[in-house]
Amino acid sequence: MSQAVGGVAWTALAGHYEAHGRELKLQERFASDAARFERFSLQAPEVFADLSKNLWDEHTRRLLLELAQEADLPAHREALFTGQPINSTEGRAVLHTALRAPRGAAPFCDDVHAVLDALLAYADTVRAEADAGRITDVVNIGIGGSDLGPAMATIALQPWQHRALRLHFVSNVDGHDIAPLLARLDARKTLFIIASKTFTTQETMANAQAARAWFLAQGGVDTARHFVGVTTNLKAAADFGITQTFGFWDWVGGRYSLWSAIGLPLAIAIGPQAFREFLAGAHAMDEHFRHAPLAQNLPVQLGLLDVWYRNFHGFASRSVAPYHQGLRRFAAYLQQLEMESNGKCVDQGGAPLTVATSPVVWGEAGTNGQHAYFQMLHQGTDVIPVDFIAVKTPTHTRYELPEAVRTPLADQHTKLLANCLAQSQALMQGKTAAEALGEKAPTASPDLAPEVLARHRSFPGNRPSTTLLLEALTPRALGALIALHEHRVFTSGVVWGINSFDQWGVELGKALCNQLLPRLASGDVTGLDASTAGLLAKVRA
Ligand SMILES: O=P(O)(O)OC[C@H]1O[C@](O)(CO)[C@@H](O)[C@@H]1O
Repeated sequence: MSQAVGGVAWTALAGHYEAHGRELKLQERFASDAARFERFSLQAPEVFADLSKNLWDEHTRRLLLELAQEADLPAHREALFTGQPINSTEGRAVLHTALRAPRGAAPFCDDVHAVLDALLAYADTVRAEADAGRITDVVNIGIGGSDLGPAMATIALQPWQHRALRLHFVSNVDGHDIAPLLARLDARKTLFIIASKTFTTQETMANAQAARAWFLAQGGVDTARHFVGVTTNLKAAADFGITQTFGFWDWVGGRYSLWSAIGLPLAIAIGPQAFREFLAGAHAMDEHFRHAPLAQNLPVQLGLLDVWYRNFHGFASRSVAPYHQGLRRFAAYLQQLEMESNGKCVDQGGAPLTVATSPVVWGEAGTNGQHAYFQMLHQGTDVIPVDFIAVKTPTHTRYELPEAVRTPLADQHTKLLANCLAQSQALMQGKTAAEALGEKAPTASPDLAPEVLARHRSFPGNRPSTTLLLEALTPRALGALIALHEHRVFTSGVVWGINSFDQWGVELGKALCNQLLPRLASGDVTGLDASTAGLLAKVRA
């Protein structure tokens, strides 16, 4: 168990929570402290954070910082950056930070930059083919970290995307994913990227075989030009018949691999220069995480707040609400990053944990979420901290659109920002029944007592949120935003004393699936539990 769990600071935090934390009233704190916003906001590279609408005070923050020291966070952080084998169950270093470090600045940088240079030169070739009208569609076939990161980032940076290229991401073993796509592609103008760290993943291999069968059936000839592999398993890629392959290393975890050759679809979409900017943004956040004092360190503060909410307030989930349509896949990406990393129930030494770990992370782009589940955030019985992500300047100005639409689009951005600020304000402020009673209800039923209606129209308030503000969603800012979250997850993982870099929890289902596959063909249910046997018989009937 981490020395921090149950240690001096942990015990002090538990006492502090009972005495002050549970009852902390945000509005009272703002009323009594004119400097609360300044005191609890931080500027990190590319990301400004308003942490003032969180259920904490200076005392909480001081104790949380002590907790980080007790957990030996600075030493663990150094072990991460210097390539110590901190993924103990797999005996591996964890060096995604080296993938975005300048030449000469991190372990393995010669290998990293050799692959990066080759990858970006290849991306340029594909872009030139697109300019010439010879390639129109790029299909990335991968799943988990070989899909979520590149897909999320490619969508986020769409304003930077090559205008003659369409990017597609196929992940699910369900043929409903790839079939409609294949039905509208032209084999002569399509490039398939087969992305898999292991090159053994069932879903990816099945989709890769389907893509190759379709390509050949369409009369495709030059397989070498139309299929490229990205993997650490060069031999398996060669056995599949792929001649052009970009490699990476076992010290790159799947969910941290976007910065490696797994970023190829993004590099093709936005081009080498923007991809280097993306890496530079992440590196700037790495430097901040590595060198800023803990008290001014944004990933550290966010990770500690996560511990405060999960273990002391007992909040089981956190919602993320990016007010940018380009970040509509950000929550899905974070789910793998955080829940695959920190969804663990034993510590580094294998001892059962006595405290809760990863919260459920979920969300949608604003304002869409407001018209779906925000009702529950405002009036539901559970308190769910929300991370708002706001972007000051829109980048849809990069599209060639008539002048007549520019003003309305600029107005829409103002509306977007107003919505974002209003939601965190509403969550904090709430509304008492007395306040609701004083208002004229728009759809008041004549049969309902005004006091009853007022109770329905009141809001508990005092619901915590963080707002992260970017100047614009540029490649650089996106790189910094993602790295911020990687280090935040690392921080809470260190406090809990867990291995944030393995994922044994996905193995059992995979193994049982492999055992069931032949039974689905044969119908043999011998030795199966009654439920699985019954379902198997039903799906075969
Ligand atoms: O890149 P690969 O080896 O195909 O793995 C895909 C994903 O599968 C997992 O191993 C488990 O879901 C992830 O960690 C990984 O990102």
